[in-house]
Amino acid sequence: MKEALYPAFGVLLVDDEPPWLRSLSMSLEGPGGITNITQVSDSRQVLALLEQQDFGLVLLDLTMPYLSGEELLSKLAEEHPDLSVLVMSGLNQVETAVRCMRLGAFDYLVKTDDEDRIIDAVRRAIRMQELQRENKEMRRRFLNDRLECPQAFAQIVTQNKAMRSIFQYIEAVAKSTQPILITGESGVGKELVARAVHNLSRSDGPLVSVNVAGLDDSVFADTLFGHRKGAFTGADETRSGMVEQAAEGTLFLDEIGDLSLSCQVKLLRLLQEGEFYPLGSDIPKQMKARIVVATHQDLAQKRAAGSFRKDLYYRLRAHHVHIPPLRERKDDIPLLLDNFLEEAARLFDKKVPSYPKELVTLLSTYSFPGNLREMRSMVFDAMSVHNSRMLSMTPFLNAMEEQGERPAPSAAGSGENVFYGCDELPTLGEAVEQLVNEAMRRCEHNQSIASRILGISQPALSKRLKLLRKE
Ligand SMILES: Nc1ncnc2c1ncn2[C@@H]1O[C@H](COP(=O)(O)OP(=O)(O)OP(=O)(O)O)[C@@H](O)[C@H]1O
Repeated sequence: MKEALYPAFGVLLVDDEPPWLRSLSMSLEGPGGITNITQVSDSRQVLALLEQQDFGLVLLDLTMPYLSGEELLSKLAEEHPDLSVLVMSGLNQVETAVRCMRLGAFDYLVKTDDEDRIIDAVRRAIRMQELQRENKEMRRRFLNDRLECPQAFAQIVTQNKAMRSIFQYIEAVAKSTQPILITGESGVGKELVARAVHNLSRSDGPLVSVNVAGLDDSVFADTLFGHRKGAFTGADETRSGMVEQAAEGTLFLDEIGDLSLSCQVKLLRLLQEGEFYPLGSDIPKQMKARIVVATHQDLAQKRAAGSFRKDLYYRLRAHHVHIPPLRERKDDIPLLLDNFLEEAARLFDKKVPSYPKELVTLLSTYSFPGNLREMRSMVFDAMSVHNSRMLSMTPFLNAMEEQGERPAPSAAGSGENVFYGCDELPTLGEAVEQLVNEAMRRCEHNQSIASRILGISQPALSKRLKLLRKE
């Protein structure tokens, strides 16, 4: 399997003391998990190296022969303004630090034996550089308005503009090491989006999915982190957890909004420290997988209510994708209908049927509380009983009826005053006539759909239409 480098860009360590370079590099690679490192002890080589390779971060010593750190820093600011430079000096001098920051350094660090402090500072600088790159990439993609890897989204049928923007956003952030939070109502396609993120990510490791709803503390820890043989009664074999199984691929945690508070602490620790302990082991393992989480719940609301940790919430939503419900992307309905019909026809070994054009109108008037999953199963139900050339609308109407929903939520139904701005009210007869005509127009003169919109039976509508025609 190909080793994924972290970060995706190079980190250049510049210092004239080879022993310091070696020990810094070992700290960053070992406990820091930073793997894309190059060392250079002659500051004169730095500019040439930057031309040859993609570096995003330079850790720069100040006191060096030939070209001093400060001289190099001002050249870097001039010639490579997008590069992050973290100055590391043996001098604890405020004036020097201020000068370096003015010259454009991202941070100033006094050389210390405190490994954790250095690692934290380097990670912060990496994160900032990642964000800058993502931002730039996103701007470029939005301006281009094109997808670089449309095949990654092949399973997601859509022609909707908002969905296309989401794809562009995903392409821009998919290679980041930060978590991605996917939200949206049940059945909108969050799992498909998680798959697309995985398809686009940096490595070719597996996609491992775990539904974390209702897992108690110990099952959650065992599922994610695994255990050693003998860790608890019944642990007859050492078993790796999902984090390890995901290796350098993607760990997809579904229903994250249902995670208990104690499990949230465990997940937060995993994200913060990038390592975990299998049950019964005191040797930490490094997490290499990318984390993608999804929920149909409103996490911001849960956070406000105190049932979702604030720190975890902010960590998870480093990148956030919200998928709109189907009722907000009705332009997708015809395409989805054709797609689901083809899928169902293959399953039932039937010919793809034609359908009345009013079917699209009918589906567009429905709110689809179960989103694409509901639409898919409606189509599959209809296809399972279908046996003529033309698909019947009855199974669709029945399914909507079962949900207790009449199609076409009207302005009146939503509580809005339809007579607002109307100086003179119509008579009751005129209002009825206009309402019936409008319902018929919206349903392309299909009486069964129009009668549902109006909340009357089809024979009652037919009678009313006859009367109107006589008048
Ligand atoms: N754009 C789409 N094109 C084709 N099929 C889709 C699309 N979106 C969703 N589906 C189908 O709808 C069903 C539900 O999708 P998915 O499981 O990804 O939704 P979800 O948001 O993860 O749901 P839940 O919140 O219940 O876990 C699946 O059968 C999926 O294949």
